[in-house]
Amino acid sequence: MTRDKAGNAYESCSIEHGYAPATVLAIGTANPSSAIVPSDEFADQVFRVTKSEHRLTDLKEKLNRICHKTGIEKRHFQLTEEILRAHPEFLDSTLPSLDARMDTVETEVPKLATSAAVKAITEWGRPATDITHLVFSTYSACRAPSADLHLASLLGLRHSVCRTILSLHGCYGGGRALHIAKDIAENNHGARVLVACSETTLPCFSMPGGCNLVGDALFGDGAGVMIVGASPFTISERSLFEMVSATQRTMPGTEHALGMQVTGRGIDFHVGVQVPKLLGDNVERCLLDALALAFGNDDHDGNNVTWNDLFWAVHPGGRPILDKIETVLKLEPDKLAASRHVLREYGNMSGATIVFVLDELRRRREEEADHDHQLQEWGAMLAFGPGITVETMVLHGPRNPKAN
Ligand SMILES: CC(C)(COP(=O)(O)OP(=O)(O)OC[C@H]1O[C@@H](n2cnc3c(N)ncnc32)[C@H](O)[C@@H]1OP(=O)(O)O)[C@@H](O)C(=O)NCCC(=O)NCCSC(=O)CC(=O)O
Repeated sequence: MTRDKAGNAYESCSIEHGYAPATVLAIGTANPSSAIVPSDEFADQVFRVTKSEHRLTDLKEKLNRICHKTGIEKRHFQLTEEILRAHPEFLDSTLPSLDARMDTVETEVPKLATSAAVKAITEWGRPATDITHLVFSTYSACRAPSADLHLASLLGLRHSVCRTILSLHGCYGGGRALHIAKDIAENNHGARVLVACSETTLPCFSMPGGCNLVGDALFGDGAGVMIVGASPFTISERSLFEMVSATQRTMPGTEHALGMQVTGRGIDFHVGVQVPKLLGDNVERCLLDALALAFGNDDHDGNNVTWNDLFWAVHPGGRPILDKIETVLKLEPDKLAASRHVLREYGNMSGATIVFVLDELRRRREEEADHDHQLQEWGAMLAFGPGITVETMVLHGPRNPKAN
């Protein structure tokens, strides 16, 4: 709960003005099972399959060093040695490989999303044909029609479903898709929006090279799906998180810090060394924007917000980012536990990661409720990516997650 300087609790605008915010009604996640690679074996595997073991020993040692510092234990990948054997061009940067990579992801990205969507739809308890809108985010959408249409067909959605695809939003894709779903649900009576984020590193894989080592050590594959709607709810629908306010902020002059580029060889990415500091410098501003929108409070000096009174869903872009946010906001160590858990178990799955964090957060909240712990009612979600762009949401979670 947010308080003013005198410790008085704020009422949410939903309560004051009869406004009913959109809510997350169900969550499902999925990862490919084709390859699960522990971080301490990753450098050995990459250098073995690319036959670089004896040529680039310094680079291999560096990748090993980086992998040990990521805070990641393992990651899931769609790319297997079998696929690499079938596509030698993936390892030869002088040959075009984008088409072959897109042929593979064209089926794999929607398939992975379908696995996550089936779980979400089952939890939701209504037929897939009740979905009215679909918002799909992936950095692998380089063709049209794209993964959104394939997913709609695989799930048997109605032909009248309104589809939107977000491409190359990177790690803020999940936050952006959720923000759009909120706007749709609150402005279309009875709308039920399926938000799908499905990411695979297959378009990015290349021979080990200096500039991509950090990305190689961080990114993994996964899909996250959420169903979003606003009141009126059916009897089977349960609110996991109300999305009270959503804001986006771009940090001026940081365009070059983070980026992705589609080339004939696939997708290159750039992760600048300054990213954790930039996020640390800007996170409070982003949070205050979202809180002001949620609570109608124009006092931006930050003194009225007790960050430890909130629950947190932060995109785990990397361990130093979580460390920086924890330090700047003076968060207690367990506040980012859901984010650290997802980073440890799956790595950074770009736009899909925030869905995993919300899923882990609700699981933890349900466990805490089972143990009669007092749950935090208000929370903050942060997702960021190229721009640098930050999507921030104020969330409201039920005090008893299993009762509503
Ligand atoms: C790479 C790390 C695991 C290294 O951990 P530490 O920083 O604690 O360790 P360290 O300082 O000893 O660094 C180990 C080695 O990594 C190098 N190093 C660190 N950060 C680097 C970077 N961004 N680019 C290139 N090299 C980098 C250091 O120079 C050092 O090299 P040497 O050993 O030779 O001295 C971590 O910094 C990390 O997770 N960084 C990524 C954070 C980030 O920006 N994430 C955003 C992802 S993008 C995202 O989430 C959004 C999106 O993509 O859309």
